[in-house]
Amino acid sequence: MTAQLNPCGDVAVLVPAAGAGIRLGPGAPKALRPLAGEPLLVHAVRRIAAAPSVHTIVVAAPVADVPAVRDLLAPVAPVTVVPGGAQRQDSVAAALAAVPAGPGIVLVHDAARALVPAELVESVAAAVRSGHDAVIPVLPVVDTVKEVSADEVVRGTVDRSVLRAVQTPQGFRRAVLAAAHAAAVDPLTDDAGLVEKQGVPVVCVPGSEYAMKITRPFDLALAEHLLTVRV
Ligand SMILES: Nc1ccn([C@@H]2O[C@H](COP(=O)(O)OP(=O)(O)OP(=O)(O)O)[C@@H](O)[C@H]2O)c(=O)n1
Ligand SMILES: C[C@](O)(CO)[C@H](O)COP(=O)(O)O
Repeated sequence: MTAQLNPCGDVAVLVPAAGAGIRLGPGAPKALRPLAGEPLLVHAVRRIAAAPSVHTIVVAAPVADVPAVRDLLAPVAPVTVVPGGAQRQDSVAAALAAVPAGPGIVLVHDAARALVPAELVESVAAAVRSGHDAVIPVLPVVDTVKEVSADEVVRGTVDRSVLRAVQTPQGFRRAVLAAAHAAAVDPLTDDAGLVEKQGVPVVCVPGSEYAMKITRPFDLALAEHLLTVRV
């Protein structure tokens, strides 16, 4: 069944999904690889579409797969699909350009974070709505972190109490994200990083372990397991 988006919602979600998935190993583009029988992208879009504030979803797909991705997502939710670019930043910029007039809040969410809870989409959007220009979901760093030299000799132990592991969806006031992308020079894989370069404060909210990024084969196996123990 196709989820209906909210025509009164104030949130557009951009889903960069045009990456190759090199670290996952050989195969189809990562967003199209199966997780419990459905492509990662289908899981991600279904969860985003379940968030009540979402007005628009724009997916940046691998260029060769744009027609197939449109067909794939048509039964899931009303989604605009655009060709992605060579870098994640290019894919986000292409998706941003396709957002219609209306939504004042833009979230950027990796297709690779396929198990994102709809509640996290809402909590990031709510933090932007409350007045923050830029909001990122984060988790504490659980491992001891060492700084090392090029030859892997430890230089020191980093104070992890001031470190955070950053997830998506990252949320922005629309004009702030547009300005950051317009000013971008060097490619970054993190939209908040572009906004930081503009001197805009970026605020952290609690992330979710379910918003883990499926990067390596272990992550895919973990996500498969999570789907067997949690709907
Ligand atoms: N040119 C690119 C590169 C990445 N992405 C997307 O950005 C998200 C985060 O990227 P990552 O998980 O690092 O994916 P890949 O770039 O595909 O991974 P790898 O570096 O292992 O190839 C993913 O949903 C990916 O599809 C994108 O839309 N366009
Ligand atoms: C945006 C991001 O998911 C934040 O953690 C991340 O920067 C993108 O992935 P990559 O592994 O850095 O390409």
